[in-house]
Amino acid sequence: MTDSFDALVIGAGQAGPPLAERMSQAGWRVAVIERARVGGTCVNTGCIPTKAMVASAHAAWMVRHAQRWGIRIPGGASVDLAEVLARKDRIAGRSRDSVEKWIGAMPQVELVRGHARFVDPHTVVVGERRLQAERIFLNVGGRPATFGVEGLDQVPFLTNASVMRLDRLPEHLVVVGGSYIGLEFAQMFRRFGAEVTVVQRGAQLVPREDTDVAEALRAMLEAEGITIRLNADCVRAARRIDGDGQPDGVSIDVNCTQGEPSVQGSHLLMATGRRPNTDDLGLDQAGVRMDERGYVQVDDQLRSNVPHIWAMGDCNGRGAFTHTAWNDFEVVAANLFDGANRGIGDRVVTYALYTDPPLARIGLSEREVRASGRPALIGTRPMTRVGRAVEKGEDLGFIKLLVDEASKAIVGASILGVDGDEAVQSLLDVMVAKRPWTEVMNGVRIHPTVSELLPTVLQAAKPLEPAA
Ligand SMILES: Cc1cc2nc3c(=O)[nH]c(=O)nc-3n(C[C@H](O)[C@H](O)[C@H](O)COP(=O)(O)OP(=O)(O)OC[C@H]3O[C@@H](n4cnc5c(N)ncnc54)[C@H](O)[C@@H]3O)c2cc1C
Ligand SMILES: NC(=O)c1ccc[n+]([C@@H]2O[C@H](COP(=O)([O-])OP(=O)(O)OC[C@H]3O[C@@H](n4cnc5c(N)ncnc54)[C@H](O)[C@@H]3O)[C@@H](O)[C@H]2O)c1
Repeated sequence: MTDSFDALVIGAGQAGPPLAERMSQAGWRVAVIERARVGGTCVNTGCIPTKAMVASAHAAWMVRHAQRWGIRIPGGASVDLAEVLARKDRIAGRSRDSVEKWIGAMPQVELVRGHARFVDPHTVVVGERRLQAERIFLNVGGRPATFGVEGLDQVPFLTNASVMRLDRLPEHLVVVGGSYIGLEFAQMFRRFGAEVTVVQRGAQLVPREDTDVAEALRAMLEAEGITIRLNADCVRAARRIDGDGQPDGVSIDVNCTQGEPSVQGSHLLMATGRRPNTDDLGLDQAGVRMDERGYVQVDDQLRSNVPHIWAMGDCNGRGAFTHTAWNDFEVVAANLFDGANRGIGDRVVTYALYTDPPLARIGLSEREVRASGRPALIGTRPMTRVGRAVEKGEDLGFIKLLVDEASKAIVGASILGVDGDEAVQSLLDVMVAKRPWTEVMNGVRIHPTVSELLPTVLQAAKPLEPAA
């Protein structure tokens, strides 16, 4: 027996539920299929729990350094990891519950629990059930990619999900992978009191970012007592054995040629990237094409090569953030229901890495501007010259803005600094509007804020000289 629907949505992450709501409002009968917890990565093991824990780590850091602000805390502070995790679970749990209630209240939408797998282009099986529909929307997200480290099958290791369920603070957390996931956890656990070593392949942290940004981040993290091992090209994991011959933590070989050849830790966190959940979806039965890394190949409107199958969110490889997954929903819904002809091609890339202070990014990096060969202007300012940062006592980092010399359009920015994640978005509208900054940045900004300095940095921008 096969159940027929107007649409199947596979995965209840960031894009699936709002799309199901639009379909429901249009009178469609929809099955939303979810094999784990609704809300997906962001709600359960990604943005929401990590940012809740980053907030606890920030509080620990503030208390520990309270004297800087003239505050004395007799007896100091200690971190109650169980309560940190309980707070995180309450926040994520509330968010998950509200997604569940939201889906439950959508007329004609059924939440089907289980793993979906295609058996033909219009039909998926979920347990004993066969579900078919005219249109199918994939929102299956991704999971940690933990391959590429020899010996990993012999040692216990943590991922972004399990590291947030630890029952005690690691003595020494070794983080393999020095990018977005790795650095957020590294700083957080250091601030909770663990010894932390970050092992990063290649010459810099966050390889997609400019070198000056990566170097500033490295200095900032090292100043907090985190050990950073770069150029760790021969990473190999093994169990550490104690004096009595018992397993006791992990030993990570980090480098074939330079420095100490191994790092001994009590816990290992793998933060070496993500892979899409497309390998167990039976996409071959539907004829859906993937690229060599397993991402569903989609056009600008997020249709796969099979015209009645769309892919939204992390699984299409066109964005790796909650806001890009949500924007995928907006594009698909506008085209289906509003007679629009929207695509994702015009999307201005913006995101933040939630170290403290955060690294906020929009548009092109300096490296990308240089590679494009276009004549450009660059304006920079250290956070020590941003009043708001100085008054807050959080003046690490810098602002860097890049402008197309001919059109005066802002083409990119990096703000490593307090409140940078909010300030960078004051550039978003002018970039989306593709207007010269000179036309729209004369508004009077609130003092004291980080963003009040952005017009000042732009006014002082100088030609971007060729790299030395
Ligand atoms: C540690 C961490 C921190 C992050 N922090 C941020 C941040 O601060 N800001 C930000 O913008 N982004 C952040 N991200 C990225 C963000 O979480 C993802 O980009 C976002 O969740 C992607 O949403 P999605 O809808 O594509 O997929 P997901 O949220 O992953 O949802 C996919 C869903 O599909 C389900 N599923 C998969 N296969 C099947 C199947 N065959 N059948 C049924 N169900 C299936 C899964 O169980 C899952 O619930 C973070 C990620 C991590 C890992
Ligand atoms: N604040 C945010 O928005 C946020 C936070 C966390 C994650 N995310 C999303 O999650 C995605 C995945 O993040 P990620 O940091 O896991 O992946 P990533 O692909 O950004 O970085 C993986 C890092 O691991 C390194 N690496 C890979 N193999 C290695 C090895 N064998 N030894 C040593 N180093 C190795 C790489 O050089 C790279 O620096 C990101 O693309 C991002 O979109 C977003």
